[in-house]
Formats: sequence, structure tokens, C-alpha cells
Amino acid sequence: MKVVLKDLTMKFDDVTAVDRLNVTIEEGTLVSLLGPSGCGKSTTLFMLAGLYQPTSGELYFGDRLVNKVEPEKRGIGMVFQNYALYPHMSVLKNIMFPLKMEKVPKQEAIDRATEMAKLVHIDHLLDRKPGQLSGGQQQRVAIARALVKKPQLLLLDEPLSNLDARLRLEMREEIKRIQQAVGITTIFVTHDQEEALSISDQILLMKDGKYQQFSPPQEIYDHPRNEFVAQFLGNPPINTLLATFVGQTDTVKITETGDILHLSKAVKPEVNIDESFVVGIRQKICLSKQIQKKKEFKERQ
Ligand SMILES: Nc1ncnc2c1ncn2[C@@H]1O[C@H](COP(=O)(O)OP(=O)(O)OP(=O)(O)O)[C@@H](O)[C@H]1O
Repeated sequence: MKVVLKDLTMKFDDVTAVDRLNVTIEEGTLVSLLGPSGCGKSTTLFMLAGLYQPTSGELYFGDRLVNKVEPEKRGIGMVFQNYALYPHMSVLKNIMFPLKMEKVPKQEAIDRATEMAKLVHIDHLLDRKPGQLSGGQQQRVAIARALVKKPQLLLLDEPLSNLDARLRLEMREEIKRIQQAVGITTIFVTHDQEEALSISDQILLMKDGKYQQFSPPQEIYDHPRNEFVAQFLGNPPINTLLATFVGQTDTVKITETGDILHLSKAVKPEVNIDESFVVGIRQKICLSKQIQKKKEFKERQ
């Protein structure tokens, strides 16, 4: 399902947590909401989930305006940071729970829950209680439970933050595998840029509630739109120059991929910069040690 945010805004008294966000998320893609603490990631996710009603703007699931639709009528599955499993229920019963709420006949619910458990590779643990599972296994249960009703949108709120480093790597691969197997549009909140770069089809980077950039990982890394994006993605400007463009002097910074970030508004970003200047800068940059960092990133992809 395609998801469209149009001027989506959420205000809490004098705080604008999300400020006129405009993004179209294509069907079947995995999008990371990325940004520093307080940038509005969770608020955006909660508006998608229906836990918050936007102050203004519109939210569409496909062609359907959902601003006022109740969470349970949105066709979403959600995985929280702490998984929120029921400790007294077995793995099977946890996964079946949403179907029980919908009064799906028992045998059908067992079959569907078992099928989901197979998808997330925990079908050998169906009789265990959550307390008898590792963090990664608990997360698999939470994902199976979120998917059992065959939702059209999967929302994941910092799902890897409670796992140790090794499990975090394993589970992010698993989330990608499961997402692709089901083909479900997925929105993944994280403040970890490496996680976002490795897992996403598109990254939505926010700062102070505002849109910064919405691009595929390689593009946002190689071609940051502004200095904040460049810094946050670990491709910081490495050269500061005073340059003259079309008769105006301006201070610019150059990223290791040769993108030019203007520090003042004297020159508009869309102004064409002399290609020979850019080529010269790129040659210099190729000599820089920083290029090594980029290579390492590409190799990890
Ligand atoms: N219920 C609320 N009432 C008042 N202000 C809020 C509320 N929820 C969030 N905010 C404020 O809105 C802004 C965005 O918060 P949000 O939780 O969406 O950020 P975040 O990017 O998810 O942060 P984190 O990574 O720390 O979870 C912050 O300034 C926060 O203090």
C-alpha cells in the first residue's frame, strides 16, 4: 500500500513535533525514519499508527484519507521497542492473539499463526513462553504477531535497540528478508544511520520536525542536500573554500563525494557551478584519505 503524507503537522502546545511533512512512500518499500533524538520520528510513526491525530495536513493510505480512522481499522501491524509480548501466553498464543480478537475460528488461527512462525523461523518454539526466549527470538514473535492479520503497512519503532550488537546485525538482515518475502510497505524508526543505510529502500531524514531529505541510501550518502544531512550520514564536508560563482563570493564546503554545500544563501543551490571547478575539487578529494571510508561503506552494502 502506498502511503502519502501531505503537509502533515503535529503540534503539542508550543512544540511543533512534526512540521509540514510531504512524502510519498511507494508500495512494498522499506523506509527508515531517521534523525537525532527529538526530531519527530516517533510522533510521525504514531500519526501513521493512528495513536495521534495530526493537527493539520493529510495522511493517505492508498487513496483513503485516514486522519480520523481508528488504529485498529487502519490495516497496520506494529512492533514496539519492547515487543510488548504477553508473558503468560505461549509463543503460539501470542501470535494467534490478534486473530482471536477478530474471532477467527480456532483451527484457522492456529494454521495462520504457525505459518507466520515458520516465516520468521520460530516454529520450533511454539510452546515456550516469552521469558524462555532470547531477545532476537522475542522479536521474531513480535514480528509474526504484527503480520498475522496480513496488514498492508508494518510499523517498527526502534525494533533493534534492545538487542546486543551481534543480534542487531542478524535481526536487521532478518527484518529485510521477512519484509521482502511478504512484500509489505514498512516504516522503520531508527536513530542509527548505519542501520538505516543498510536496511532501507529509502531514508527519510528529519531534524526539528522538519524534512531534510528523502532518498535511497546511496544517494543520500553520496549527495546530501545540506550540511546537516552530510554530517549525520557520516559524509561530512572535508574542505572549506571561498569561491566565486557568477560574480558572487561565497563560502562553500565540499563533501568527499564532491558535492558542494553552500553555507550562505548568496548563491542558490540550483546555480550551475563551473564543471571544471567541480572536476578539480573531485580530483583533490580522490587523493583524500576520507575516500577510504566511503569504500568501506560500499563494501558493507
Ligand atoms: N506528548 C507530547 N507532548 C509534548 N511534547 C511532545 C510529546 N511527544 C513528543 N513531544 C515533543 O515533540 C518533539 C518530537 O518528539 P518525538 O518523540 O517524535 O522525537 P523522536 O525523534 O522520536 O525522538 P527519540 O529518538 O528520542 O525517541 C520533541 O521535542 C518532544 O519533546
